[in-house]
Amino acid sequence: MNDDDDLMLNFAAPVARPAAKAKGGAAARANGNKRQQPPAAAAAAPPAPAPASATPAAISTKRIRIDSSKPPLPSGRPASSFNDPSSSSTAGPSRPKPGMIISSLFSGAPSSFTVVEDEADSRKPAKPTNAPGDTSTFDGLGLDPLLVAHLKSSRMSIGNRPTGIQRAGLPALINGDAARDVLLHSQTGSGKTLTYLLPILQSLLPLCTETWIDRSVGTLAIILAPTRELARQIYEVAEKLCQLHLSLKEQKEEAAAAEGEKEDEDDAVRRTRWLVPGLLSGGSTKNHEKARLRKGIPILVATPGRLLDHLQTTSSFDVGKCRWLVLDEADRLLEMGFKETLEGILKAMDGRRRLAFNTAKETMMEQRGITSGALPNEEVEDGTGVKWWADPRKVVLCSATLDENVQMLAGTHLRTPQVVRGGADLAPLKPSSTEESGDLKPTAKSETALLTGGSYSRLAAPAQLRQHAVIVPPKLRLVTLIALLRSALSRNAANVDARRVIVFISCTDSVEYYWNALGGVRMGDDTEATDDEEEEDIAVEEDTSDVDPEDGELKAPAAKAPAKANGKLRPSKGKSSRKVEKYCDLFPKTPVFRLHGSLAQSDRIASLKGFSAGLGKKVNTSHKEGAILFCTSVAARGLDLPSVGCVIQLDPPTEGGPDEYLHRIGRTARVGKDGESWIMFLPHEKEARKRLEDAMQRDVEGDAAAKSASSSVIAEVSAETVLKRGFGGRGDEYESRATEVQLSFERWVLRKEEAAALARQAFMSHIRAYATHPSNEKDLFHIRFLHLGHLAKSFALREAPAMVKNKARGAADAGSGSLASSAMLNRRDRKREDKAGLARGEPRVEAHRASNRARLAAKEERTKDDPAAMLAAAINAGRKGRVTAADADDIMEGIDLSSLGGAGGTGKGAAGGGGNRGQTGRNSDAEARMYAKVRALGRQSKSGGKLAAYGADEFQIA
Ligand SMILES: Nc1ncnc2c1ncn2[C@@H]1O[C@H](COP(=O)(O)OP(=O)(O)OP(=O)(O)O)[C@@H](O)[C@H]1O
Repeated sequence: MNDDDDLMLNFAAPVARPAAKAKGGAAARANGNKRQQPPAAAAAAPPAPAPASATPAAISTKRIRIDSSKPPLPSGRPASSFNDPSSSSTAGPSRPKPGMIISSLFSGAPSSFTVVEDEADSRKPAKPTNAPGDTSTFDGLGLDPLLVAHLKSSRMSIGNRPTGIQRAGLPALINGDAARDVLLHSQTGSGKTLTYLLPILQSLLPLCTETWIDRSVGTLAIILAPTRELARQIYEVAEKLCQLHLSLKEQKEEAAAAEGEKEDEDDAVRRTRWLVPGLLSGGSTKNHEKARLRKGIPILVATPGRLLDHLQTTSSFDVGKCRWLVLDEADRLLEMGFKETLEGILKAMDGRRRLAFNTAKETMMEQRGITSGALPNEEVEDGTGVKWWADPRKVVLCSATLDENVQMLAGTHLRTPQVVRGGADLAPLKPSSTEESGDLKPTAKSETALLTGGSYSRLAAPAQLRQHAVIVPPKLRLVTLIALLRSALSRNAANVDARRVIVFISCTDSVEYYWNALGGVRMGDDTEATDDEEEEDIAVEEDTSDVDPEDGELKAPAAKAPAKANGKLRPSKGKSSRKVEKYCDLFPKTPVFRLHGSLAQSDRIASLKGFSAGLGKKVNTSHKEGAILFCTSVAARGLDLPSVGCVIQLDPPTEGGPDEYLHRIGRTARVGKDGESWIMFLPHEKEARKRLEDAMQRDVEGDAAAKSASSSVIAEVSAETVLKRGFGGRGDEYESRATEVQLSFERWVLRKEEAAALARQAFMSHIRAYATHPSNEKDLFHIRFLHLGHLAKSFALREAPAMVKNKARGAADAGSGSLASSAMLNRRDRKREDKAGLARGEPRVEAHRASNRARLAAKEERTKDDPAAMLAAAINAGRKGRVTAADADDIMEGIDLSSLGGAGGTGKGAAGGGGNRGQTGRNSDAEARMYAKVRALGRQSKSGGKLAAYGADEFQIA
C-alpha cells in the first residue's frame, strides 16, 4: 500500500464503456435529483456490469479506517528490570521473607529443558503468498472506474493491485456465467471481502442512474456472517465502499479543486445515493431493525439467526428482488450449527422471490391484456421498469477451508457452482485453468472426492508467516506466555505497526483470569495494592448461554460466572463493565484487551476498537507500544484486525483441529504482511505439532509452489529458548526473573479472595474445555494426562487441585442463588419464546427443537455403554453451563489424580498406558481403587491440608 503513489502513474488505458443512460443527468440536476416516474414503456434492461473508462483522479477525503498514529508515550508504573528483556542486571528475585511462601519453578521441572535450537529465525524469509499481485490492476479486471478510483483513494487505501483471489474472483463474479454460483476458496487474509463486495456494488451501481429508484426498492444483496464481530466488520467495509464518488465529474471536480485546474464539463452521468448498507446482527432491538427494514436496506449484512427471524416475522422486509446472497465463512456457519437456519433462509428467500415475480408478471399481463405464454419470464419487470428476475440470484460461498460440510452445502444449494481459488503463486489468472478455478458438480456427495482428493482442498498458511511451537512443562506455561509477549513486543519495536499480539485461550473464564491477572500483578514488591487499585483490579462478566437466541451467535465455552466469594465479587449482571483495557507492570505502556462471547456487546465492540486503534487513559490514539488481545476462538475467523504481528495460542484449539489452527494464525501475516505465530504444547502433546504440520503438508500435496514455500513448517522451539529471550539476563538469570514473575502472580492470587476465585474458576473451566478435544485427539489431549498440580501453577494457584475444586464448588454454592435463578429465568424466557413460536408454527423453533432432539438421541446412543463418553458428555454439559457440583466432582475424580503422588511419575505414566478408557474398556476394579484414592486424598487435604504427605510438595500448602 505504500507504493500506491507509484501505482497511480500506471493506470491502464481506458476501456470501453456501454453508453451511459442520459436520463437522470441534466434533468435530474434540474429537479434536484427528485424521484421521477419511469417512462411508461421503459423496458430498462437489467443493469449490466459496466466496465467504463475514466481518467483516474486523486481523491482526498477524510480517512475513515482507524489506524495507528503516534501518541506520546504514557508514563506507566515504575518499571522493574523486567521491562527490559535485554537488561543483564544481576538483581535476582526478591528475597524470601520469614514466613513467606517459596515457589520453585525450576527445581524439579521435568528433566530441565531439552534445548531445541530455534531455527525459525534462520529460515529464509519466504515470498508472501497472499500479497497483492505485481502486474494486474483492478481496472484491468474490468472494475468500474468509480470503484477503482475509490479503492485508490485515501478513504479505502487499497491501491490498484488485486490479490490472487481478487484476480480470480472478480472476473468470475463480474463477467462470469450468470447461471452459475461461485465458491470462493482462498487463504486467510487474502482479501475475500472485497472479492465479493466489489462485484455486488458494480452490478448495482447502474441502478443509481435511475432516479425513480431509491432504497425502498428493498434488499438487493445479503451477506451472512457467523458472528456479530465479523458481520460488523463486513458492514464497515461495505459502508466505506458505498462512500465512493458517484460520478466521474465529482472526482474530476475534486481533483481540479485540489490542483487549482479548471473543471471539465463533460461526463455528467448522475447517480443518486441510495445504495447504502445496513447491519442486522441482534445488536439493536427488533423493532428498531424492523423500522430500518421498512425504509429499505439495499445491501444487508446479517447474522443468520436474526435474518431468518426477520424473514419470518417482518412483512415489510422485501427480498423479492434480491440479486446476491453471500455466505461468508461458510465452514464456520456450518460448524456453528446454522445448516437448518441457512436452509430456512434460502427457502424463505426463494418463496419471496417467486411471490414478487408472480405478482409482477400478473400485473404486466393484466396491463397488457396478454396471456402468460406471451410474456417470457426474463421480460418480466416491475413498476421501476427493471427486469429484476432476468438473471437468477447469485449465491457466493466463501471459505478458507473446504471441508465436507461446505462441499455438501455447495453441492446442494449452489447452481453448478464454480470453484474460484486464489493461487499461492500469485500467477495472473487463467479463468479456465483448473489451477485457479474449477467446476463443482451439484451432487456433492458423489463429488466430494473430487474436491478433497485433488488439489482443490488447501490448508495452507501464508508462506511468509513464521510458525513456531513451544513445548512447555505445565508449571511454566504462565511465565512462558509472559516471555513470549515480551519478546513479541520488543522484537517488533522497530515496526510499530506489527506490535499487536493476539493470545488465544480455550475458555472464557481463562480469558477473564489472564486479563484480570495481568492488570493486577505488581512487580518489584509484594506490598498490598491500594483500595482504589483493588476496586479496579477485577472485572468479570456474567455468562449468558451458549447460543444467543436472538442471533444464534455461539458463545465461548464454559463461561460460568465466577461465583460470589465472601460476598465481595461483583458479577456484572450482563451490564457492560466500561473498562475494557488493562495495563500490566510487565509491559506498562501496552494496553491489554479481551474478547469472548460472554462480554456485553458494547464491550466487545469497544475492545476490538481499542485493540485496533488505541483507547484508554494512558494511550490516547494508538499503540506505539503495541496492544495485546486475550480471546477465545470467537476471534479466530474472519476478523481483520490491523497489523497483528504475532499470534500466540496458549491453548491449542479444542475443536476444529488444523482448520481452526489455520484460522487463528491467519489473524497475522495478512495481505502479504510479515507475521509470526506460536503455539504451546504440553510435553505429552508434543506429537501434535507434527500432526498439524502433516495435515498442512498433505493439503498442499501436488502444489509445487506452495510446497516449496514451506508454508507448513512449524519450527519447534524449546521453552528455555523462549524464556531466555523473554526475560534476558546472563546465564541462568532468566530463571530467577521468571520465578519472580510467577511469584508476583501468585501474590496477586493470594492477596484477594476474588482473584483466587477467578483463578480457581479458570482452572476448572480450563480442564472442562480440555476434555472437549475430539475423540481422534484424545490419545494426545486427554485430561488423564494432565499434571493438575503443575497446571494449577499456570493459574498462579498454590492450592492442590482437589482443594481448588472444593473451594470453587463452595463458592459456586454460595453464589448459586442468584446464578441459578438467573439461569432459571433464561430457561423460562426461552421456553416461553419456543411456545409462542410453536403456536405460530414457526419453522425456526421447530427446526431448532427437532435438531436438538436428534442430536440428543444420537448422543445418548453413542454414550450409553461408554463411561468415558458419559464423562465427556457431562463435561460438555459443563461447557454449556449445565454442569452441577456433582458433575464437577465426577470430572475431577474421573481424572487420574495419582499424578499427584509426586514420586508416582507423570500423569501419563500413572495412567498406566491405559489410553482412552472408551477404547480399552473400563477396568472397574482399577477405577474403584482410583476413586478411593482420590477421596482419601480429598479427606486428607481437608483435615490436615497437607498433600505434601503424598509427596506433592510442589503445592507448598503452608
Ligand atoms: N488488493 C488489496 N490490496 C491491499 N490490501 C487489500 C487488498 N484487498 C484486501 N485488502 C485488505 O486486506 C485485509 C484482509 O482482507 P479480508 O478481511 O477481506 O481477508 P479474508 O480473505 O476475508 O481473510 P479471512 O479469511 O481471515 O477472513 C483487509 O484489511 C483489506 O482491506
